[in-house]
Amino acid sequence: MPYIARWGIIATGWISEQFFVDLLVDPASRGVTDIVHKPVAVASRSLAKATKFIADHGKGIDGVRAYGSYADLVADPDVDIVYVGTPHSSHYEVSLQALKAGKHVLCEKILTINAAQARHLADYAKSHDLFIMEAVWTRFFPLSLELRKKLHDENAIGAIRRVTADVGFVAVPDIKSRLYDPFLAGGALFDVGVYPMAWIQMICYHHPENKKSPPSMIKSSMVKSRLTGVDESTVITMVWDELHIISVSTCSIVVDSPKDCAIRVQGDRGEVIIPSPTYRPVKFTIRIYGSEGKEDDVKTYDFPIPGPMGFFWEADAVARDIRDGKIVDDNYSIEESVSLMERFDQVRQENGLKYPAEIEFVGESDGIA
Ligand SMILES: NC(=O)C1=CN([C@@H]2O[C@H](COP(=O)(O)OP(=O)(O)OC[C@H]3O[C@@H](n4cnc5c(N)ncnc54)[C@H](OP(=O)(O)O)[C@@H]3O)[C@@H](O)[C@H]2O)C=CC1
Ligand SMILES: O=C1OC[C@@H](O)[C@H](O)[C@H]1O
Repeated sequence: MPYIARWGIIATGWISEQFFVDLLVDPASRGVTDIVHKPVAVASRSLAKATKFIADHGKGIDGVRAYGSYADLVADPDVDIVYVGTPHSSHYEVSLQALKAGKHVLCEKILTINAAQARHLADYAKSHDLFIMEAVWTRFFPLSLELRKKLHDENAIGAIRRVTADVGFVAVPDIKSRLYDPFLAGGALFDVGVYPMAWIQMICYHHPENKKSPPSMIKSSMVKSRLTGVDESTVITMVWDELHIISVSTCSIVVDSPKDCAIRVQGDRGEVIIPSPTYRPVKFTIRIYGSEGKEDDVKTYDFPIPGPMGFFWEADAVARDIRDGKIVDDNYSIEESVSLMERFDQVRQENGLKYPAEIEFVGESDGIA
């Protein structure tokens, strides 16, 4: 019998819609038979919004309960896992609220505003035997797993020497949008900076020869919005001493990623090119450099996504972890999220990017009603 993962969805914005719809995709369509996802509840700060969300997206499924408060959803005994789809500014409070109610948590990126908040969530979850993970979906794509195999196990391009990874899009500068509002922890680094960083982590940090060593050097630069002071573009350079690799991560909410090459991994025998979107790629190309007058050998690997978006792969991983009694995911541990938050703290400090004190706080809170 497949394991049934019972999800409660917090917030009714764009990402919650995408995630919810992906949960409803028949797992067999991606070759999964050991897991079934069952959304059992949706919460909004407004009952009318939660009810409409279920009516709009839950056609054909019965018994999904609508709640007009996040507190009511986390109190629902039928919910096993809470998915947090609120803006960055409330990830800490809402995730803590769910953990305190005894629920496992999958929280959207970016996990928290600072490392102290992330540490608190990680420690609370661990001491209460609860699962928590930051929802960086790209890490769970079959494409990502296959690329890691090719680079790490098959040494496909030889010794890796440089990784450059970019993500960018043009957002409308609007003080009220979550991308620009400092009170919602807007800015490029927190909205999309996790993606190039995820590629660099997958390729460098998780390289078997790196032995999970942190980068030996991190330097960063930012250009901030003249409108609200959040970062519009951020560049982070890192050196991975164990591997002798330099990596450059770039992110922006004012310019697009290069379409044909958002991520480039260069080795001493060849290179890998991954076209955008950085967060949802569907193919990569491996070019092996020709030697002694021979032409390069170029091969493209396609990974079509069998469904609307592809959030289901991370959901499958979470469901399996919970089924198996694991509180930390092997592919993306909460400790790795905490260490990335430490890195982002450093980057923000280097560049003087501060968020309002009310969202940087760490400590007890009653959560969000
Ligand atoms: N993995 C991915 O590919 C993506 C991830 N994201 C992440 O998802 C999260 C939400 O983004 P997105 O769905 O685009 O945002 P939206 O603005 O579309 O939705 C956010 C929802 O959060 C709830 N909410 C709670 N507090 C607030 C508040 N103070 N202001 C506004 N909304 C609030 C609202 O739901 P309600 O009124 O029902 O309570 C709102 O609809 C972010 O962390 C973002 O980084 C976003 C896009 C893609
Ligand atoms: O995670 C994301 O990926 C896609 C972007 O458009 C969005 O703003 C971001 O939150």
